[in-house]
Amino acid sequence: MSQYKPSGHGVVVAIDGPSGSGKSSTSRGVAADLGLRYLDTGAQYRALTWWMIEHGVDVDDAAAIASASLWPRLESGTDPEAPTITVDGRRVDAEIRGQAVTDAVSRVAGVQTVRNRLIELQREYIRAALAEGPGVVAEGRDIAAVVWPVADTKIYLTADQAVRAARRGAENGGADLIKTQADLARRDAEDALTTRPLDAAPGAVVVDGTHLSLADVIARIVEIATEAVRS
Ligand SMILES: Nc1ncnc2c1ncn2[C@@H]1O[C@H](COP(=O)(O)OP(=O)(O)O)[C@@H](O)[C@H]1O
Ligand SMILES: Nc1ccn([C@H]2C[C@H](O)[C@@H](COP(=O)(O)OP(=O)(O)O)O2)c(=O)n1
Repeated sequence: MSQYKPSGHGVVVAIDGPSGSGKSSTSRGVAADLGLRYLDTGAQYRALTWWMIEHGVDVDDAAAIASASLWPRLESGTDPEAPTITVDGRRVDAEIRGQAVTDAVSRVAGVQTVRNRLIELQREYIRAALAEGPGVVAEGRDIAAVVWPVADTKIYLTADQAVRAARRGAENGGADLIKTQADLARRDAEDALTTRPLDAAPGAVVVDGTHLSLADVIARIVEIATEAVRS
């Protein structure tokens, strides 16, 4: 059966992969090159987690997380040159990258009520991008498998864990490499309880960026996405 494609339908590029594989930087580059919007779904999970910590919600209590998750209003700015994330009107782009959020986010993302809410929000952003323009690059862990299984292009972006840790460490001003790697391994394992960050979704093209520069990864995905809309 062929996919349903309304006329004038834009494109959705789904980029999934584990922490530190290069999803955000690659997705922004691909979106900028192709003139698409950019949706960072990890930033939404992080923003919800930040709000919970800020409001004293026990992030080890799944029931408390589930009920609190219904309150905050999240907004993602989808310009690939300057993406933003806002909770109840407050910009939290820097706050969501802090250690407290990084430590707790997998547990918050593991609560089904949270996922139901954010998956629906992500679909609204994708629908809006399709209605208003040529489409969107959406990145996360479950875009191709769950959020938008009819994406025109599905990429599974990965890199060796040691390389991911080294890149993450460099980003954090040369943070302790052993700790960064342990942190990454823990999050890979915790995320795997909820999504499948270490496996490609059915139909996804695997791009291994271990030995590729960022520019080369972007060029490869632009090529795959361009080919997909031609065929
Ligand atoms: N192919 C690459 N080569 C070198 N550095 C990269 C590459 N891809 C990403 N990076 C760097 O690795 C770090 C993590 O990338 P990021 O896009 O934040 O990953 P993710 O969104 O998957 O967690 C960033 O500092 C980014 O600039
Ligand atoms: N679609 C998504 C995106 C992120 N998550 C979860 C899993 C991750 O640990 C957190 C944060 O995601 P994020 O992409 O910001 O993580 P990294 O920057 O790659 O470390 O959210 C998810 O469960 N589903």
